[in-house]
Amino acid sequence: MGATESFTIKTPCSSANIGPGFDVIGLALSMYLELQVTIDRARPSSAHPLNCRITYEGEGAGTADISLDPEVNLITRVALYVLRCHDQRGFPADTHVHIKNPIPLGRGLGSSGAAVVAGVMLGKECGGLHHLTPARLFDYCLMIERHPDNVGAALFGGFVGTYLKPLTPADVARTEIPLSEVLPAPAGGVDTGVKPPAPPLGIGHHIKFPWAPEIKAVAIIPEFEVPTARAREVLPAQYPRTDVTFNLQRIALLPVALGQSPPDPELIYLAMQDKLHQPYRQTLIPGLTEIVESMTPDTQEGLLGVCLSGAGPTILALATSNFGEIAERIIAKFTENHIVCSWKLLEPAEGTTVVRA
Ligand SMILES: Nc1ncnc2c1ncn2[C@@H]1O[C@H](COP(=O)(O)OP(=O)(O)O)[C@@H](O)[C@H]1O
Ligand SMILES: N[C@@H](CCOP(=O)(O)O)C(=O)O
Repeated sequence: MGATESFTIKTPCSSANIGPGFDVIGLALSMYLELQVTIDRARPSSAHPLNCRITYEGEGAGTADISLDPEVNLITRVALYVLRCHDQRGFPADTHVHIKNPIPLGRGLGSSGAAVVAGVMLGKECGGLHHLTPARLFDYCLMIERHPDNVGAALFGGFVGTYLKPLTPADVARTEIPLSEVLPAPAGGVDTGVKPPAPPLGIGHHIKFPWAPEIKAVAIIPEFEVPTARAREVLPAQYPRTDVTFNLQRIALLPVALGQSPPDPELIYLAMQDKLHQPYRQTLIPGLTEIVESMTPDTQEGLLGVCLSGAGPTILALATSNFGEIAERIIAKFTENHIVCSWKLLEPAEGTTVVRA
């Protein structure tokens, strides 16, 4: 290998929950966060903090959401977490990470999940940590993004069910370590030398479900953001038993219904209903309940079902045809609430890849 290395990490966006699968189901979709990385290992050090220079193009460029400081930027901060768990304090000299991000921030399309997965992979590649298997990388992701649906889809690709193994009380304590201790807040460039807590082994698991090839995803993306943390705060701590049973009945149907070819619109529409998160998030997303209830396969040809994408505010419509018409009808509902939207036609995507030049 020469002194200069370059590689590209590509991670898909994702839509979590798909109706009833709150914190369980994830679907990787065909819009990709890309990291173009070059490392000049021949240089003894670099002029940049932690040997890392970040450049960025795409969503959120130039805003406070996206820092170019490697200790603050979510992607490089996660990579540093992985490196420091392996006694490497910074990036190899001289690392340049160019981030290309088309995934809108805070819209329910898994931008943070993609950033975490790409960051974990960046740590692995920069540190030469070849022993880290995809399953172990999933553990690292789960120390940072605590719900497994987005990171599971972004890492493994496709339509996935994710679950956490029952942890020992000691491991529960370790996964409940405040995020600030896993990802130390910037210390003004001063390295405290503290080794962060490594994740317990085998926290997260996933299973891939089939996906009928006819089904595509129409994402209707409002121009306002709903931070996922805020959309989780509005959820209750306890639920009526009837609502839990309602979701259990539908989650038993969903993976089968979306895997069957040709798709059965009535079954899919039924399987995408939810009572655990969407009704509560209505307070943050004007018109949500009406949008989800306004169209059925009987009233819109080609439609299979409508749900909130992740924590919102994006709406995901699954369909086999008439994609533009479906998007325009949902956009019209948002317009009634003075909300401007764009839309994209997406397809299931493969998981995170690393391609070396
Ligand atoms: N490519 C990225 N680079 C750096 N930070 C990112 C990137 N993508 C997302 N983030 C961080 O994640 C935040 C959005 O996370 P979140 O509220 O969970 O929304 P989402 O539903 O898009 O995942 C952004 O405000 C930003 O701080
Ligand atoms: N299960 C989570 C999914 C959040 O997804 P995001 O794309 O909005 O980050 C939830 O519903 O809170």
